[in-house]
Amino acid sequence: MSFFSFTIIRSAPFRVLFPLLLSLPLCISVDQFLIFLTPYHSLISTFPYIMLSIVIFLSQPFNQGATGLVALLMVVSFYLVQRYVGIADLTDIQKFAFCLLVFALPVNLFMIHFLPEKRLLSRFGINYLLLILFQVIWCWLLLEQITNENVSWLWSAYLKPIPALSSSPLLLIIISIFLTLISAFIVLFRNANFDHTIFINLLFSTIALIFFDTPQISAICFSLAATLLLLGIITSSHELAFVDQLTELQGRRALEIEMEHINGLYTIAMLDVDHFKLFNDSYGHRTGDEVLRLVAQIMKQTEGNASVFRYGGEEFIILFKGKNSNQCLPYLNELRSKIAKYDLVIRDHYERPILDKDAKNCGQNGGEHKTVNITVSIGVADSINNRTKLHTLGADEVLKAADKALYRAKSGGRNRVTNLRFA
Ligand SMILES: Nc1nc2c(ncn2[C@@H]2O[C@H](COP(=O)(O)OP(=O)(O)OP(=O)(O)O)[C@@H](O)[C@H]2O)c(=O)[nH]1
Repeated sequence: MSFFSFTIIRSAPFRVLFPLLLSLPLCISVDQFLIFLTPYHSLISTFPYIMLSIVIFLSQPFNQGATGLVALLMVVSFYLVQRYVGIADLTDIQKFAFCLLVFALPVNLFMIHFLPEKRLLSRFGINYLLLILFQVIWCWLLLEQITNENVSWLWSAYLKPIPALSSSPLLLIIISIFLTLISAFIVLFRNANFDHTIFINLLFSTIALIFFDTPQISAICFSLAATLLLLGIITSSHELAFVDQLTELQGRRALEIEMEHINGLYTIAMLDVDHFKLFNDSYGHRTGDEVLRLVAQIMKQTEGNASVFRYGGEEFIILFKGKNSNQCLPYLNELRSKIAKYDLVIRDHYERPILDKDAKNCGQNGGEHKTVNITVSIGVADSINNRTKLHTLGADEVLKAADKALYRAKSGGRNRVTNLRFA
């Protein structure tokens, strides 16, 4: 999968639109779905258990606790639906149990957005699970106590369905849709990995609620949600392995893979922020991080079909395929000068993050906004062997040559691009 398509998959609009588009054919032609799936009846009823169990199992080693919590909630809900309320001719008590479940599921799913600690086996994860257990026991005790007569009044008072729309109570549908919409906004504005898993499950449980009368609908919706959860775990793990979390550039692992397969004519440029240690010491590590993010943003705009990687620390790599180093120099000089010209506003003491203790230049009395400029040095080398004039150098040699060129750029005074042809 190319980095471009991966960036799209991680984007907030995609994370909202894709599940919506997937759910659309289901909503429009639910009957066709059923006809198609009838032969697979028993598989469909067990599929959510299989998929959700895999998700729960993978969530801990893959450090995706929130997804694990979501999957756990979904598996319990699916069991309850299948076991107690997914049957025809419900009694009033069963209808009441159904209402408790379809109220509790979206509310509990939604709460995960705001859990401060998202690991499954953490204090918050365990407290959350205890809360779910408490709700299950409370509901069970309640259901043991009440009789059909106790709850029959609820249908006409609060839990009236609108038959033309759905057999489920309108109030519960509204709550579920409302929480799903807010969840979509949270994905759009925050887009943390766990946010979209919550959104997906809210969306599909809402669809199951709306079409609850349709046979197998909960199995279909829970299957789709579980499949997307699993895909979510896989893409998040891919992201952790290949994307640098600070700059959101491709990371060193992605570069190594690229280097393993690269051949022919190409140019590697190694970029290093000048006097970055001094910058960190003067303005703090957090401000240093902001600078790295900024440099990454500007690097992403490099022309010439460049691929940009964070190599480590304040070093970056720019790869130009199909070009020799002379052809890349204009793009690299433009990049260097763009970074040098960028006026970086250093925020004053009160706006700066509290943790930024290591900064020496924080004004004790609030200080003023200060504008600084940073520069970068760039070493360039290509895969052309100077002796044979053929592009036969291996990636390791070109990387070493770019490193050597960078060293020369630094010792030559910094804020410059130095081209080195391997000899
Ligand atoms: N803020 C921040 N600093 C980092 C990060 N990674 C590495 N650094 C810092 O980058 C600095 C690199 O310093 P040096 O390698 O000594 O080089 P320099 O100060 O940039 O000097 P020259 O390269 O010679 O111009 C060190 O202080 C590291 O702590 C990071 O992710 N964030």
